Amino acid sequence: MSALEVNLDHTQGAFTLEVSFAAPDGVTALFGPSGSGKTTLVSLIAGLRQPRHGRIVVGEAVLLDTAKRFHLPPHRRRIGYVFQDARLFPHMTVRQNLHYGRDLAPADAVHQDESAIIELLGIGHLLDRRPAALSGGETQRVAIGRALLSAPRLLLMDEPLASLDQPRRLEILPYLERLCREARLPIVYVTHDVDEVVRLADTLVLLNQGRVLSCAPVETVLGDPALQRLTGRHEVSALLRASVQGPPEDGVQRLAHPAGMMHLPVANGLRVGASERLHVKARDVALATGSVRGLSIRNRLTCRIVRIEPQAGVDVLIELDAAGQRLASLITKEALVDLALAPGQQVVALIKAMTLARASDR
Ligand SMILES: Nc1ncnc2c1ncn2[C@@H]1O[C@H](COP(=O)(O)OP(=O)(O)OP(=O)(O)O)[C@@H](O)[C@H]1O
Repeated sequence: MSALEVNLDHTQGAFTLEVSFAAPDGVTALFGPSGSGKTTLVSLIAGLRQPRHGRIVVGEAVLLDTAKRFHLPPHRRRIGYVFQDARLFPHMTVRQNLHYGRDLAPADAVHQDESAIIELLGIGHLLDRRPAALSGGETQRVAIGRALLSAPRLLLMDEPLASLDQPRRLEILPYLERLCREARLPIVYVTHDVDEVVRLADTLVLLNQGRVLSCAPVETVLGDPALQRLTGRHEVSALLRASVQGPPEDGVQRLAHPAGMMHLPVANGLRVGASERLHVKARDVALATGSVRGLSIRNRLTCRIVRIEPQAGVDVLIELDAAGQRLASLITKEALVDLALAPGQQVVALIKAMTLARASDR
């Protein structure tokens, strides 16, 4: 059964949104360029705008069905909404802001464990402060806590990191990762950052000019040329699945991939035997035609060239098959000629950088 079903037809000024998708449980990222309709879509789900026609179902609850003239008002939809700017009440302490969320929960809602949410978001030491005395990242964590305490059936997060600088983003991402992993409710997460999609989401809804270009597991959409067109060539990337081998040694975790052993620096060891997803950007993959000696790059996978696709400018995109998994490499046309690469040829992919992505079975 789908956790979220959305069918909407909406016009505002010259912009028309016509979307239809069904997302499974877990985290659904809404991804698309500026002006593609992401905020419009989440505000329609929240009930803050009224579509011309539409139907929205969360789990078994129908929130909107225009064919039956049924519109649940926003305050009865039980949706937690986290905005780009946190919108905390400035005159209330963090604790009072959280309790405001808790008091919105309907009497018959499943009781939310307040201390577990405070612990999850790492905001226990902030409870007596007012929003003016919080950093941007702390403010957003409190806003998420307030939304969770209202016992929502769906959590909507509209670019919660957009107003933060890079260090604050990196500080809050681990909290979001934990939340996305442990939350027992569907989450819709708006972003235009592929890194956030890969770290947080299970399903990706790709939006452009008010239309859904695709709705599929993140792994599938990452290889979709439509995503590449919307993000620009430098964002072409792939997810590799590898299994955790033993405890880390000197802070390096070994992961077995069918095309070769991978080595990943980690702060904490991963569960031995777990299947993890590793995000690899095409620009971080170099190629060699034979065995390589005297090179510091340790992550080397034996691959076969599937396709060579010239890009605008000096680059070519090489699509690779890594023991049945897709990988991409961005190299220069000059390198392509020098190495005399051709489809079907065996090469060694040298992976210069990769990050741990969200694993569906963690
Ligand atoms: N109240 C409104 N009236 C008329 N047009 C609007 C209104 N709000 C938004 N739009 C237009 O609707 C389109 C979609 O806007 P929306 O804010 O949903 O995009 P978005 O994908 O969230 O963009 P961004 O990533 O920049 O936040 C844009 O063309 C915008 O100019």
